[in-house]
Amino acid sequence: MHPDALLVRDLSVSFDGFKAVSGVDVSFAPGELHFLIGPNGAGKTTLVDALTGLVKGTGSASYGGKELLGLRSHKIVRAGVGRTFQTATVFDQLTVLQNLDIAAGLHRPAWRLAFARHGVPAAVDEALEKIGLSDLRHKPAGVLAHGQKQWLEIGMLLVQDARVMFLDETVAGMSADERAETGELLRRIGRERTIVVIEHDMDFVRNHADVVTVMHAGKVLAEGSVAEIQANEAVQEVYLGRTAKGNVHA
Ligand SMILES: Nc1ncnc2c1ncn2[C@@H]1O[C@H](COP(=O)(O)OP(=O)(O)OP(=O)(O)O)[C@@H](O)[C@H]1O
Repeated sequence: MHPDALLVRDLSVSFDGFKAVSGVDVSFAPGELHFLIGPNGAGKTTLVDALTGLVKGTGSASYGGKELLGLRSHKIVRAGVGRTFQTATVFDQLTVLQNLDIAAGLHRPAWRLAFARHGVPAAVDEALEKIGLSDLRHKPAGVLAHGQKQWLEIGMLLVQDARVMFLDETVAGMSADERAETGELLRRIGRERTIVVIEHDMDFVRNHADVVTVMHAGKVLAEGSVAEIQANEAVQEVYLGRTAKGNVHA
């Protein structure tokens, strides 16, 4: 087991008695692209919600010697665990740079935010470079293409120094070129970070996953490489009944 892994043990989340996540054991380690797949309603987002403090979970989730369950979401961000959402949450009226600066400010004491700073923090510059938006830094985020907005969100996690990033359907709605660029971006930033991607696009999973965890009905159904998951009969059964196209057999 990687010493810097996020270890999830026996995690459950209930909504009025309905178990959306049920006894999940999973580990997310740095240096590999880990994909979370499963049919609609499998519990993927709820799992991530619990790990990022948006819903209450039972069990445990330890990272860097800290128990994440029970922490408020801003404390989880400070512990180095961040996420994106299915719909981009950038401020459209603010520039790319301002969006990154605000995200960077989450780690800055409030009194320092009150003072005008000179220059752009190195972390912001680096993030702009990594996400390929350096030339668009002064454009309002609202004019960015869909893919670029998602990259900006990833940049916001970079400047927060998120060591663990949960990305929710990042490539949904992206063009083929944007998908390929996103794959490369994740590969680059994932070398020393833990990247977990919730994804329905099986081509993207096949092209980029090192590890795949398949969820179904709130539980982990299978875990392994893409080849192992494709060969898994339980996985085939779950997907065969659901999607005729774009599934793990395609
Ligand atoms: N706040 C909530 N209150 C009640 N039920 C919820 C709530 N959030 C999620 N659920 C239910 O929990 C189950 C898991 O939902 P979740 O969104 O985690 O699945 P998912 O695997 O992320 O699905 P998708 O791929 O469609 O996003 C679903 O049955 C959903 O209806």
